[in-house]
Amino acid sequence: MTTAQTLAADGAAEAARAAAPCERGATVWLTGLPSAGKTTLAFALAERLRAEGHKVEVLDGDEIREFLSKGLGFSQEDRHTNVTRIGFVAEKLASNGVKVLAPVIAPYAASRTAVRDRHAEAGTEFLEIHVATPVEVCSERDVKGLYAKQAAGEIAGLTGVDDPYEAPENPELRIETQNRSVADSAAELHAFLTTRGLA
Ligand SMILES: Nc1ncnc2c1ncn2[C@@H]1O[C@H](COP(=O)(O)OS(=O)(=O)O)[C@@H](OP(=O)(O)O)[C@H]1O
Ligand SMILES: Nc1ncnc2c1ncn2[C@@H]1O[C@H](COP(=O)(O)OP(=O)(O)O)[C@@H](O)[C@H]1O
Repeated sequence: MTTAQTLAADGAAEAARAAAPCERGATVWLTGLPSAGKTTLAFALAERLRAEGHKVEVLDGDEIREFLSKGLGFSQEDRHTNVTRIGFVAEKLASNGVKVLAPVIAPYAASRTAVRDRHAEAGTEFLEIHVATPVEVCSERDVKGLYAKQAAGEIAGLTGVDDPYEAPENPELRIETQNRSVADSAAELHAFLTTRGLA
């Protein structure tokens, strides 16, 4: 970044911090295994934030793969492309005052870092939330039947089973969902945003 770009990003970040919670944009990225609870928590948080007057957009991995990332598969390269595309859109929205919730697996640390760096360069808030549900619990939930399909040999390359998941080392927040209600986990996430002046 040039000095002028760095100053602009610093200025944007400072102005954002001074704004009221409803006016402040941010990307809240929910990373975790399939069936961890990313989508459920994103929509629960979205509903509450909207009711409180925030502008909210959920960039759901499944939906994005039907449009923005149509044609991409689950190779390392395609997942990286998918995640960085979503990160690009998220930053644009967040820099215009939207709370962007991204329930997207994002299994590779380098992809998440690329998204974080893009936000930092623009002075846009980025929160990495690890929905840290253990694989044993996820495979029991198996919302879409993917764990069963993998076990039956019908699919391969399932994140956390026979494909990598690089768990975040320093996420802004790590959320447990096992033996807890959705309401409890969503309330923890909302409380965390409050501590950051975002809710
Ligand atoms: N092989 C494999 N591995 C992981 N996930 C798989 C796979 N095949 C299909 N799916 C389903 O794809 C959903 C969206 O994935 P994402 O775009 O979030 O994945 S990634 O970030 O690009 O890795 C993802 O949604 P969630 O279950 O909501 O996480 C999966 O249900
Ligand atoms: N505390 C919790 N937080 C989030 N989801 C939970 C929790 N407890 C149970 N669940 C259930 O786990 C499942 C998670 O599915 P989903 O949100 O689609 O996961 P993902 O988007 O990570 O693939 C849902 O059926 C949800 O009701």
